[in-house]
Amino acid sequence: MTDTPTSTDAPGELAPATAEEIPDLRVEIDAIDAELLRLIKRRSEISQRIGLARMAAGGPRIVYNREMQVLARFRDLGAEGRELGMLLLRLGRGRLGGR
Ligand SMILES: O=C(O)C(=O)C[C@]1(C(=O)O)C=C[C@@H](O)C=C1
Repeated sequence: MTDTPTSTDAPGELAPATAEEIPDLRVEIDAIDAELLRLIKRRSEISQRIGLARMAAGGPRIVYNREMQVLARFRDLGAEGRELGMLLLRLGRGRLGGR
């Protein structure tokens, strides 16, 4: 237990970082970004493999219900969460997406 506000608190309740904390916090951000990048690449790879299998079987490029489930997971983050979910889905389509 700690009195230090955490990421689970409402944004307005976050305590500003002290100048001494900032270098360590930036190290933590860098580690989080590296892990996110790894996970996003892995997610895209998996999604593309599923898409390739579905298309090889003559199925559709997009599974609407499944995409709605994915987007619902990001609802907590509001409008930006939806954008993030959409970007993940687009990355997963890769070349299948016809971009
Ligand atoms: O779950 C699937 O069937 C997928 O193809 C993966 C995925 C995704 O990236 O989450 C990608 C495309 C589909 O429209 C739905 C979901």
